[in-house]
Amino acid sequence: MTADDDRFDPTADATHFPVAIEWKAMTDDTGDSDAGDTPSDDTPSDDTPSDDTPAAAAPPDDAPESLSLDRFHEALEAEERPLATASEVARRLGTTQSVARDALAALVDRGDVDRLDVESDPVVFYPTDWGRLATRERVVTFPKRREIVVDRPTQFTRARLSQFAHLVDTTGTDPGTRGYLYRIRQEDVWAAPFDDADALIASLRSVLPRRYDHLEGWIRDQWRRAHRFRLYTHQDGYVVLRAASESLMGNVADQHLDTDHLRAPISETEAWVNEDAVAEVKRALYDAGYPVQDDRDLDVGDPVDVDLTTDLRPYQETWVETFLERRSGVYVGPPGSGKTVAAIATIAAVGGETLILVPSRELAEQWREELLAHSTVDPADIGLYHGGRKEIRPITIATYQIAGMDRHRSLFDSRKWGLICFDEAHHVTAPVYSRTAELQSKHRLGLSATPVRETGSEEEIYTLIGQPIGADWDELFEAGFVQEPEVEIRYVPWRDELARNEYASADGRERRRLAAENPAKIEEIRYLLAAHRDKKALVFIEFLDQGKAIADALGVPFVSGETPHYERAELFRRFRDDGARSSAGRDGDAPDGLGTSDAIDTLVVSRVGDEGIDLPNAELAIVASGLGGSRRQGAQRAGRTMRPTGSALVYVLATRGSSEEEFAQRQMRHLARKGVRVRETNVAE
Ligand SMILES: Nc1ncnc2c1ncn2[C@@H]1O[C@H](COP(=O)(O)OP(=O)(O)OP(=O)(O)O)[C@@H](O)[C@H]1O
Repeated sequence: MTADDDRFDPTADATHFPVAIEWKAMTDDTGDSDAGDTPSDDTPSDDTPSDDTPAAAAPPDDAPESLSLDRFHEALEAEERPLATASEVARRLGTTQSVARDALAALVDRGDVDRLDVESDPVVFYPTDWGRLATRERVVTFPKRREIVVDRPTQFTRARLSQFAHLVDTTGTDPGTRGYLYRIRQEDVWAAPFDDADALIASLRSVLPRRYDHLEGWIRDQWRRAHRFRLYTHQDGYVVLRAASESLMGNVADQHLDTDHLRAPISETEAWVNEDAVAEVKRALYDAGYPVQDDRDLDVGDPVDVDLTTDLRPYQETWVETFLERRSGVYVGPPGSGKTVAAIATIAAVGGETLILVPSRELAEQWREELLAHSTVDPADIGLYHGGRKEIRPITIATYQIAGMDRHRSLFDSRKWGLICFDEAHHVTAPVYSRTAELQSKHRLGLSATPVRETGSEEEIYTLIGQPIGADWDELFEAGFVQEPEVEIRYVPWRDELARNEYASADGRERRRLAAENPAKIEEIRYLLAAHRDKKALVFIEFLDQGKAIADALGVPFVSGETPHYERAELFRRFRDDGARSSAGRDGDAPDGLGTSDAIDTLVVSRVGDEGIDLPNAELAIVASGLGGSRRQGAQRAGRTMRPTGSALVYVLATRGSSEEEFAQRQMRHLARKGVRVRETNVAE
C-alpha cells in the first residue's frame, strides 16, 4: 500500500484506526443513493480470490458458523492490521472469499464484529470492542478520492474541515459515536476563506494525521486556478480582465470568450470587458475551471443609515465578515438559524441601497417586520413592491414574480442598488437570472436553507449569486441555536384490502394520490395529535381534497392556495399567538377549529405553507402527503419546526407497501446527511 493509496490506511497513524460506522447511504454530494447502491465487497479486485477458483469447490472446516472471534483475531494479527477485508480473512483462514464473507456476516450479526463499507473499496471488518473502547477522535484520509472520514470529530476539527471541505454524510444517531464523511471538491478549495494556499494547507495539516503530498499538490493547483483571472475597475471607470500570464489570456480566455465579452485587448494579459457581459465572462471562465476574482468597485447607491439592534451570534458574525470580504455569497443554514437577521446585519454593514427579493407577499411583509424588529431603520425608508404596491425606497422588498416581469424592469434600474438580497435563493426565476448582468455590479447576497435544486442548478445559484457561506448544521444544533428535530417515518398500513387493491390496479398519478390519501392516515394523525396534545402542530398535505378531509375530520382550519391572503395571514397570526391555548379543534368539538380563544393549535397546510413562513412556535409537524415531492420540500417541511423554541418533532406518514416508503426514506436521508436524527416505525395494522 503506497502513501497515496486510496484504501483505508489505518497504519498511517496509530491513533487513527477503525471507524465504527457503516456507510449505508454514502453517496455523492448531491444525489441520493440507496443502500443497495453501495458497492459491496463483491467488487472484484486483483487480490480477491474468485469464487470459481478450485478452493471454492471444497470449503474447509471453517464453515460460516465455525468462525470464532478468536480466529478472526488471529487473522488480524497475521495481517498486522486492526481490520481486514473478507478476502484477507479468507486468505488467512485458507477459505474462499464467499465463505469468509458469510462467516463475517454471522459475527456482525452477533455484534462481535463491525464492518465499514467504503464505496468502491472492499468492506473491512474489525472487532466491535475496539470501536467501543476507543473514544478518541479518529481521522482517516482517502487522499485520491479526496475524502476524509472522521469518527467522533471535535468541534475544532469540524470547524477546520468546513473551511475547505464539504460535509457529505453523517452516520449513527448518537453524537458520541457519529461518523462524518467530508469530501474536498474543487469549488470548496476555490471558495476557501484563506489569504493564500499556505494558510489553507496549514489548516489541512492541523486536521489530517499526516501529510499527503498528492492531495496537497492538488489543492495548491486548485487554489492557483482560482487566482489566475481577476476583474477590476480601471481608474477611468471601465472594467478590465487580467490574466496571470500571456498564455492564459491566449489559451483560456480567448478560447472561451469572444468579442461580445471582451471589447478589445489592452495588453498581452489584459482586456477591456463589455460591462453588460460581466456575468457571462465569469460564468464561462468558471465553467472552464478558472473562477474569477471579482475586485471591481461596486455600486452602493445612496448611503442607507441603519444600525443593527440585535447582537449577532458568533457564527452569524463570521457569515457577515466572510460576505463583506467576498462581496457576494449565499448564507446556507437550516431554517431558523438566523439567516434573515444576518442579512439585516449585512444590509447595515454595506450601508447602501438594498433590493430584497422574496418568493411571496407574505414573506415581503415578514421581512419588513424583521427589519423593524432588528434594526433602527426608519419605517419610511422601507418600500414594498408587490401586488398593488409599487413603493421604491432605500430598502425595497419585491417578489420574484414582479421582479421577473418585463414591465417592471425599471425596478432594477430605478436606484443604484448596492446590495441585492435573494431570499430563499433556490427560487430565483429564470427571468430574474437573465437580469444578472445588471446585478453583477452589486453586492449579491443569497439566503437558502436548502441549496439543493432538483434541476441541478445549485451551480447556477453559486455562480450567479455567489459561493455558499455556511455553518456546519450539527454545530448549530449542538450549540442549541437551532432545535434539532427528531424525525420519525411512520409506515401506515392500508385501511383495508379494498384500498390496497385499488392502489394495486391504479397507475401513474392516481396511484400516487391513492397512497397519499390512504384514509388510515387520518386516524394516525388523530393519534399523533392526541399524543402531543400540548404541542402546536402543522399537518402538511399535497392534495387539496385530502387537506379538506383531514381538516374536516379534525375540525381545524386548512390553509391552501385558495385561501385569500388576508385570511391566511390572520390564521398564521393566530397560530403564532402564544396566548391561552385553545383546546378546540383537536377533539372535533369546535367545528370551525377556532374555538372561543383566538389562538389556534393545529393547521392543515398545503404547499403554500411550505416555505419561509415564520411560525416559530410550531413544535410538531406531520407530513401526511407530498412524498413524491422534492428533497427541498422534505427539508423545508422539517424546517418549519427547526426553530429555537420548543421541542421539535417531525412525523412523516408513508403508506406501507407503496412508493411513498421509498420517497420518505430518500427525503429523510437527505436530512440525515445534514445531521438530523431520523427514526422509523411501523404502525400496527
Ligand atoms: N442573533 C440573534 N439573537 C437573537 N435572536 C435571533 C438572532 N438571530 C436570529 N434570531 C431569532 O431566531 C429566529 C429565526 O431567525 P431568522 O428568521 O433570521 O432565521 P432564518 O434562518 O432566516 O429562517 P428561515 O430560513 O425560515 O427564513 C427569529 O425569531 C429571530 O428573531
